Amino acid sequence: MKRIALLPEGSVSHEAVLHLFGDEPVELHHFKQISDVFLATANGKTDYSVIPMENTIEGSVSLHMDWLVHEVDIPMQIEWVYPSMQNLIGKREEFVGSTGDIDYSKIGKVLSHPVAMAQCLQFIRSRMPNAELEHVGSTSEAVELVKKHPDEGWTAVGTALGAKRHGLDILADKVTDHDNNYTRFALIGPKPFNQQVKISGGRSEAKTSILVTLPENFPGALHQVLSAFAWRKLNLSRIESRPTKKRLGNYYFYMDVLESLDSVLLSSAIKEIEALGCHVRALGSYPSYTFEGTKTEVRY
Ligand SMILES: O=C(O)C(=O)C[C@]1(C(=O)O)C=C[C@@H](O)C=C1
Repeated sequence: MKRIALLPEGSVSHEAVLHLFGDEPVELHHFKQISDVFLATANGKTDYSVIPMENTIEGSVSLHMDWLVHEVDIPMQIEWVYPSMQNLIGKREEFVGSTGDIDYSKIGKVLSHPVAMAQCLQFIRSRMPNAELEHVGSTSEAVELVKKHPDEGWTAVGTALGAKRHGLDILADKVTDHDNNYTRFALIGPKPFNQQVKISGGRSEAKTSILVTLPENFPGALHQVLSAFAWRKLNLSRIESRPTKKRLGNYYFYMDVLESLDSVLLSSAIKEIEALGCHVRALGSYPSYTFEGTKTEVRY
C-alpha cells in the first residue's frame, strides 16, 4: 500500500488526495507543517508527499516551490487539479444573532492557512473589519484550534471535510473572493507513479518542470532560452523567476513545458540551452491531470 505524506486531516490537500486515489486504499501520514510533509518522503518514511503548488487566486505557493528547489531533491511524479472550496467555520450557536442569521460582529478572530486566508480576504474584511487574522499551518489546523477554543469568538476558513471531522458548523459556504478557485497539487517521490489514474473526466497531458539558471553578464540570455522552445513549437505553460538565495538580484527561472523530457524536441532544446552556458535542472516529467468535467464530490 502506498504511504502518502500530506497536511492534516480535513485540509484541502486531504480532499484532493481522496479525489485522486478514489477507492484505492492508501496509508495516509498527516503532518502539521509542510516542511514535515516534504521531509517524510525525503527520509524514506513515506513513498510520496502531496504538495500544493499553485492556486488560481494566489498564484504559486512560494514556500512550497522553494522547498522543492532548495531543501529536497525529490522528483514530481504526477500533478492534478482540485477546487479549493473554502468556508467560514465555527460553532453556529456561538455566532447566531436575534434574527437567526450569523451575527458577524460576534466574530473576534479568523484563523487559516495564509494562502486560504488570502483567497477570502474581501469576504472577511467586508463582514468582519475588526476581526484579528491568524495564520496557521493548514486550514484543518485552524478548524481544530477553533474547536479547542469554544465561546471565544474564534472562527476558521477551511473545508467542509475539516468542519465535519471536528464537529463544527459551516457559518458561510463558498467564501472565496473569486469563483473557480482551483489548486494544482503535485505528488513527489523517488519512484515513478506507475498507475492508471481514474480521475473521471479529467484529461492528462505530459508536462516537464525545469529550472534554468542563466549565465551572468549575458545580455539577451533569456530571449535565447525562450527561442530554443519557440522555434521547436514547444508550449511553455508557466515561467516564473525566483531568487537563487545566493545573491541579491540573482534569479532562476522555473518553467513548465508541455512535453515529455525524453522527447527528441525537449531534450534537444535543453542541450541547446546548456550550450548557451545555462544550468538546467529537471524537477520532474509527469502526467498532469485537469479537473474539467470531473465531479467535486469526495466521500467524507
Ligand atoms: O491548508 C490546507 O488545507 C492546504 O491543503 C494547503 C493549501 C496551500 O498550501 O495552498 C492548499 C490549498 C488551499 O487553496 C489553501 C491551502
